[in-house]
Amino acid sequence: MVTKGAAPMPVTVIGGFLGAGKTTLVNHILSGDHGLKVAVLVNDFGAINIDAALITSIEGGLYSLSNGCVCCGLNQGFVEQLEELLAARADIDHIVIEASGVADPARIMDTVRYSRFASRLRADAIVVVVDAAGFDEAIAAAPGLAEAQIGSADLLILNKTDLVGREQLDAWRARWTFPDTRIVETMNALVPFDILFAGEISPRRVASSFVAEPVHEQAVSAIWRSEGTVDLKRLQKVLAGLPTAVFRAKGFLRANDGRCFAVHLVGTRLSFEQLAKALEGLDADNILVLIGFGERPPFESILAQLDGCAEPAAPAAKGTA
Ligand SMILES: Nc1nc2c(ncn2[C@@H]2O[C@H](COP(=O)(O)OP(=O)(O)OP(=O)(O)O)[C@@H](O)[C@H]2O)c(=O)[nH]1
Repeated sequence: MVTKGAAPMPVTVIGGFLGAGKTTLVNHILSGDHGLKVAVLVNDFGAINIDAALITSIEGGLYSLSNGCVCCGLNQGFVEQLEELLAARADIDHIVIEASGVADPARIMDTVRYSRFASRLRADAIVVVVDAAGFDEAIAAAPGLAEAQIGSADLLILNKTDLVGREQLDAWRARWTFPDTRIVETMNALVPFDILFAGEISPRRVASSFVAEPVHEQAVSAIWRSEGTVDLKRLQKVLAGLPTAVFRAKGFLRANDGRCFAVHLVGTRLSFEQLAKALEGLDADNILVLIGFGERPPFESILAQLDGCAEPAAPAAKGTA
């Protein structure tokens, strides 16, 4: 229970387009030395919460919100989750909500500001992560959404600075930012905690001219699952050849050489990140979530191609009696 008279719990909403680095930032927060007990609510798009599985430390508490996007439609489940968190975790200092990559973070913060939470939650900041190398691709994939996301930011994290030059970063800043928006440039979303949590982020004063289009309602997803292992080279080829209508793919694979990987496709950039061991708690050996926009991408044929990369586990040897 929240103690009567206790200060309202600060809430940070982390937004930003698909693949910008939000989960990377959450991992930085959860493994960081900031002296705060942070509870994280993760809202992934699609039926499986891959982001929750990608989060490596759960010291403060991790809560998965995967029943669709919490910024739109009926968000009663989200309200209930906040209520549960407040009731059960009186020892936490800060709540961080990772929005899905197709969400409008401002709408999520609107829920935090509901009158029922007035004495218990405090909207601290909307932090929006930007893929400095992929912002144009994001705009092309879902016109209106990425602009609206940055337009609601109290703090912008211009991430993936390792992939672009100074000139491109300066051009981005000149094109997209508002005079009173604070920007931190990062690699792997390593934003200093004294900026994130020290109450230094002042709310934006100048209203954004970007208006959110309801494009998140046009986002579609498919899930591929298989048991056994996969032929990595073949799978790499399939993912590298996906139509541009599929903007994001993420998941986990077991290769036929025994290695396990987290897989990320963001726009046209594909990466395989080797894991120390296979993840537990997933409902298949190999899982990929594919997210796209617009005309429904040809998911059936993509899933069939992925099936062609699977190498099912050999059946257990039968006795000879
Ligand atoms: N090169 C580079 N890659 C990065 C950086 N930050 C994150 N990534 C990679 O970008 C990919 C997507 O990162 P995530 O943190 O999963 O992105 P996200 O915003 O949570 O993605 P969604 O939840 O799908 O919207 C992963 O492969 C990360 O390792 C960075 O600064 N530089």
